[in-house]
Amino acid sequence: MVSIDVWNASVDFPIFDAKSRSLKKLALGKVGGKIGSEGRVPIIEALHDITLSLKDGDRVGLVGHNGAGKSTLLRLLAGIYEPTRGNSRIIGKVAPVFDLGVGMDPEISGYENIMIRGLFLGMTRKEMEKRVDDIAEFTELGDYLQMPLRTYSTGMRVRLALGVVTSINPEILLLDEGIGAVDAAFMAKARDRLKDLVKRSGLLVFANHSDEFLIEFCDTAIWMDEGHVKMHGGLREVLTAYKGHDPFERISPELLARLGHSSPVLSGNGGE
Ligand SMILES: Nc1ncnc2c1ncn2[C@@H]1O[C@H](COP(=O)(O)OP(=O)(O)OP(=O)(O)O)[C@@H](O)[C@H]1O
Repeated sequence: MVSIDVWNASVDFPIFDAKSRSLKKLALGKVGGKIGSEGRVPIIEALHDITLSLKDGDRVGLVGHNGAGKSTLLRLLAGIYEPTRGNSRIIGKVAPVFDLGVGMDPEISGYENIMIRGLFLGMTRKEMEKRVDDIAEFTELGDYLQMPLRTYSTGMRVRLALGVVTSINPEILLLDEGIGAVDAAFMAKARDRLKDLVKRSGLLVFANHSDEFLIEFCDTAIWMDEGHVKMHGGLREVLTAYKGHDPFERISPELLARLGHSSPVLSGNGGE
């Protein structure tokens, strides 16, 4: 059984090259974690006293303004960052999908990149060999898959990366928002694969600014604010508090059709 537990965890970033005069200006800003400068080295407190318990089957949306701590929290949940204070325990294999391009090598072919990226996300070579034809077909890149990745356009790279990411079998899937940033036509095609990916993941945490994505893939949510968990509960309840209106009242007919009538998020408070 997979799970992630975090107890009173904080993550600080000491900034060794910050100038104190410009820091004052920053402290007046509205975004980002708290900047402390009591010591000799200024510190950005990106996460402050986080306590969370996530388990198998959880589908958690992560929302909050720029600099609220979403990406840092995802990295803490992935075990990439250790808490500066407090503790964390991760049980299960994590597939961190933070940047679609990470783990890609521009000098090797599309086919080779499929393998490398799959290994990076925790798959074995054998597992990837079984999937490579399916991924190749999904990308529609044809003979380009024999060419070095540096010859690809941005959109072509995204197709390749999405093909691989949606083919894995993650125990813990952590998605940062970049995944939504592809052109609408291809996203429509990738959506079904993403949905299947989420279905076979043990635990999902998905940082995203799009209501539609969150409503389709998540049933609970965490609202981050200045490094704190401001609210953790049912998706509808959290999104309504965060946005100041109920996004479930404005669901597009297309999304409604995709969700079907049985979706837990459409009844009550979003699956809680
Ligand atoms: N490597 C780092 N070094 C120093 N400060 C950092 C680092 N990473 C994040 N921060 C700071 O931590 C705070 C939280 O940043 P984080 O990237 O987690 O926010 P976010 O909610 O993901 O923001 P966004 O929606 O803009 O991506 C910010 O104040 C940011 O400046």
